[in-house]
Amino acid sequence: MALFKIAVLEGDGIGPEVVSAALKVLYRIGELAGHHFETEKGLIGGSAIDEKGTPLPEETIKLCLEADAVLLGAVGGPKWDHLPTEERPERGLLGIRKALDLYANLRPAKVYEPLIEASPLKREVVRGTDMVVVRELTGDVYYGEPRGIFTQDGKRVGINTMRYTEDEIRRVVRKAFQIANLRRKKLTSVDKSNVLEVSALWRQIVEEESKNFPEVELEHLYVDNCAMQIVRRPSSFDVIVTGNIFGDILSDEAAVITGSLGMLPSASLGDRYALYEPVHGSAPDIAGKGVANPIATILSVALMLRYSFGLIREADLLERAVEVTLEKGYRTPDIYTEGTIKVGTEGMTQAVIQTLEELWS
Ligand SMILES: NC(=O)c1ccc[n+]([C@@H]2O[C@H](COP(=O)([O-])OP(=O)(O)OC[C@H]3O[C@@H](n4cnc5c(N)ncnc54)[C@H](O)[C@@H]3O)[C@@H](O)[C@H]2O)c1
Ligand SMILES: CC(C)[C@H](C(=O)O)[C@@H](O)C(=O)O
Ligand SMILES: [Mg+2]
Repeated sequence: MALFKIAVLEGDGIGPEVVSAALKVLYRIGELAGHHFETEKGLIGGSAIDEKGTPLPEETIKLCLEADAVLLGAVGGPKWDHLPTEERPERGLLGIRKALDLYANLRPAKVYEPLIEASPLKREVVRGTDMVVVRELTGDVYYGEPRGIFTQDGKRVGINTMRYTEDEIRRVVRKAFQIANLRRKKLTSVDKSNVLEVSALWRQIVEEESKNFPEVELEHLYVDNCAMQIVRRPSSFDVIVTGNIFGDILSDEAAVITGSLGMLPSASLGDRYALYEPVHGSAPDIAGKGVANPIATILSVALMLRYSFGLIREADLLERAVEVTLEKGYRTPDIYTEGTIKVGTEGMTQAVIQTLEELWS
């Protein structure tokens, strides 16, 4: 029996609700497949501030460094919105990404045929959409120095610094080429090189790396144009690679094409560690109501099974179980359309588990 150690960081808002749902699914897979998933919880975000006075306690970092993989819910919420930026729950998330050097954030956005009605776009536009946004996750304006609010000539000035080194760009671009090579062999690199020097360097490095992947078709788009093309022709994208801030924005945009932000999983990968989390946040507007869509987190567990544990069959079956559950008509409120079966977080979780059991036998 294989043993896998998972650090579980539930976070805030709907974080604990969707993580608990995904863990139920994971434990059931463990029973069916004969694996032991050992989980240990750590504090992060607002709940860590409340209990430990910091959004990322040292013991949480230690727990993650010792685990085979990390599963995270979401951080943040109105309770902590009054705090200065550098003390907010979100800093816990940035801190753990940096501490584990998770430089490549994979955000697959796939349109499931049964959800085509839930997309705000026309069905003929979204049909067949299956893309992965590869977002650089440990650089850019998120981490660049100097940063802060300063006083200059008696007036306040806010400063953040967009900064990327050649090596930081190269490693994530290479990963994106490798992923594209295993998929439909098309890579779209997104930048703002008509204005930003950081982006001009980004584009140079993408061009250099493309020589190592001659079979991958390369396209460059400016980020503003890309934002438009994602809603105009989403199915034409295969892999998108971009920096931290552009990737943050474009992946939420890609999410809505699939029907809901509650559908999008992610894998944050470094050379040694990996963390899995839904793309969405703590959704304070629905927290505690039992209606959050757990699919993004359940699909994040599927990514964990595939990338961290090499359990390909289990990952495939779980992804298929989600699809079949949607085919059966189960919907949380965010993806509900007339004529389907409205369920809450628990109802969706049980429906996925039941489908999984059916597919297993
Ligand atoms: N990775 C993270 O931890 C993460 C990501 C994004 C935002 N945040 C934080 O979360 C807080 C709220 O941010 P926000 O409101 O801008 O973004 P959000 O992603 O939390 O919510 C945006 C909208 O999507 C809906 N939504 C999100 N996840 C859903 C789900 N699983 N099921 C159904 N509906 C869902 C919400 O109800 C809301 O209407 C902020 O503090 C923000 O910083 C954290
Ligand atoms: C909460 C915030 C720090 C985070 C980010 O900007 O990376 C979130 O929006 C995300 O997409 O994971
Ligand atoms: Mg985001």
